[in-house]
Amino acid sequence: MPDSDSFTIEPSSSGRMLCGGCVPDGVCRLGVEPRDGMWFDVTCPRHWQGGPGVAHGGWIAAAFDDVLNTAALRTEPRMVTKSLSVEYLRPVPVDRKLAVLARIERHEGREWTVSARMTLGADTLATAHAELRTRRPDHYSRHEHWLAGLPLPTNEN
Ligand SMILES: CCCCCCCCCCCCCCCC(=O)SCCNC(=O)CCNC(=O)[C@H](O)C(C)(C)COP(=O)(O)OP(=O)(O)OC[C@H]1O[C@@H](n2cnc3c(N)ncnc32)[C@H](O)[C@@H]1OP(=O)(O)O
Repeated sequence: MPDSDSFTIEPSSSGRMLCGGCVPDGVCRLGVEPRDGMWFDVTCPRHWQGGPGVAHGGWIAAAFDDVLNTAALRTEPRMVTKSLSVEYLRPVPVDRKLAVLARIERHEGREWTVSARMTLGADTLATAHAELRTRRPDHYSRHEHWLAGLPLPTNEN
């Protein structure tokens, strides 16, 4: 069985660094593309529409999660999100290229505080703040051990 804790983000066949679910497609299915420095281009695919022509709030949170971790991954190859808060300031249009600027507010040991702003032109559509952690070396094996110790599901639950 492969060692889950040896997992690292590797370039896909397209050369783009992607998380596991997107590797087979070779593109980020959330529509996040790193630009220069801490800038990212993000476009909400229409299938993430939550209302007519506007993004589902879950997509906005997921895009921020991806951007904030990618920003920290430039320094540290193993990250997880501990908390994420989003302020939804204006509806976010689908199929429009938006800009996101990330910022590392604080990094001490395993602890990271990060923030980001999503804009269209001069307008801020949403902001995010997150606490990230450098993943402990046994993060995934601890998870598997805990899961293996749970009772098997029955037809009643
Ligand atoms: C140039 C480069 C470009 C790169 C281009 C990349 C492109 C591609 C980018 C894609 C980027 C997407 C990135 C998404 C990133 C997420 O979204 S990660 C998924 C969401 N987050 C999670 O699943 C984390 C779940 N939470 C946790 O595992 C834990 O709460 C935390 C966050 C690790 C806790 O951290 P902590 O506060 O430092 O506390 P810690 O002392 O580690 O643990 C506290 C307690 O939590 C529990 N715990 C912690 N860890 C575990 C564990 N693994 N198993 C079980 N229990 C645990 C334990 O009860 C522990 O208490 P003890 O029993 O040890 O006393």
